[in-house]
Amino acid sequence: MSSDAVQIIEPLSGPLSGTATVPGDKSISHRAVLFSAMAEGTSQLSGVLDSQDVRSSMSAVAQLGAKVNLSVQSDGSLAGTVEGWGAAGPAQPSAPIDCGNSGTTVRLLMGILAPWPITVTLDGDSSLRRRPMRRITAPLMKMGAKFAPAGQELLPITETGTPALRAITYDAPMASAQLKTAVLLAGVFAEGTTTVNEPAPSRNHTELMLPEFGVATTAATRTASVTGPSALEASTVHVPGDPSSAAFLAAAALLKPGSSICIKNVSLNPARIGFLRTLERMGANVEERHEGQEGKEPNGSITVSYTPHLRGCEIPAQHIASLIDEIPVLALVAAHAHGVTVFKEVGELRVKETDRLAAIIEGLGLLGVDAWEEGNNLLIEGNPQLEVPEGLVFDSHGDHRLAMTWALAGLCGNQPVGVRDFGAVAVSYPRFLEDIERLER
Ligand SMILES: O=C(O)C1=C[C@@H](OP(=O)(O)O)[C@@H](O)[C@H](O)C1
Ligand SMILES: C=C(OP(=O)(O)O)C(=O)O
Repeated sequence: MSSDAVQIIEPLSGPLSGTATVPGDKSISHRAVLFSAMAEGTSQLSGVLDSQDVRSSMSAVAQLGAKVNLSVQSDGSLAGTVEGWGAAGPAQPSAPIDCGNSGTTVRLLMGILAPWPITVTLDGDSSLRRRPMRRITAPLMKMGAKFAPAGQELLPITETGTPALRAITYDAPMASAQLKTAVLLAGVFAEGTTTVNEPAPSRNHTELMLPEFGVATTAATRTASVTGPSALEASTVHVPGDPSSAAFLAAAALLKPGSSICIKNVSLNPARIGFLRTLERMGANVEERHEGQEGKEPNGSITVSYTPHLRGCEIPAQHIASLIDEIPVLALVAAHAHGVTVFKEVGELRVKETDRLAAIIEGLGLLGVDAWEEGNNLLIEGNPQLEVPEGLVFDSHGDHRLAMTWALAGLCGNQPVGVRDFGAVAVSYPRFLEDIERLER
């Protein structure tokens, strides 16, 4: 996933204005594809994100016997049908499944495979091979699934499922929707009620979407349950726009003088828009308008205008999961604010596509901004007069969110910047640059 190519990003020639849409939500797209593959019958999907990560989920389920018939639409989204394996279960694949760069794909698959008597080797790219998997295999082993080598943290890992899964109540050690989802998806096929309790609320797309596929879930703050044995039936899903992608457009409008934009058709699921709450607390001109629902997912629009006087704030540990993927771009915004911003308990950043905690500190350091860690907290001392030094080259470390964050430093700043391996944006937002440039006045 990484290359040495450096892309030069030129400053925007004028402010951003007008309306934008962002591609489909990545988390919801993964779930739409994976749940359809598990279901009996043919599901209809639209608005699905066309990106490398979602393609990893699509090819994984195709290898397991689902019939994926999604094609690119005029707006760049994917739409079409997925015929699931349903009661027949996934087919024994003849080769290892390569989950590419996608943590969501491999971790959700571990739960999906747990109830079936097949043996599957799961693997990924060099980044995914560094990410922890025991957080998923540990609860699934309690349910009866087997992993080889037993207790291994890193991919490749070989899983053998069992139809005799046991329901469990699991107190998750971290707020992770991937962990919660893996356990709940296995729990659909276990006898009895499977419950996941979390230390802080994580995104709840699984709890919202499973009932659309005919599986009842119960959920409250920091807990979700499913009662098995049950089964998924085909459904229809339209995926709303990705708030994590919208966060980059919003940050661009906030930082580029004179800008004012409206981003339409975005998921406004409260578990995903912690970045809006944080921007409000920084004094940013942001407004959200709820306009309806896609399935059980609330959606609407976000309006953002340039804000010259941002101030630092503290983001408590309980809210971190609601903005976990937006911390790199929020850190860049905080670098332009007056005062110190503190992100509390962000140790999870160390185990994303790269060590995002170290990479944020490294990139802000290049900009001359003081950023440091204290325990698992990230602190940033902003500078409202921030100027981009000449000749900067940032390293994305092959991480899409970092590639977009450092590109914004160049787009909204006074100097061009280089971004090494900018191509990583294809993981979640292939048309990022075009979408920003389309808003240029
Ligand atoms: O469930 C999901 O779709 C995701 C959950 C989060 O990861 P964790 O479960 O590791 O917190 C997030 O960072 C990731 O981008 C997508
Ligand atoms: C962490 C991310 O994704 P994943 O865990 O699916 O690789 C992300 O998209 O920022």
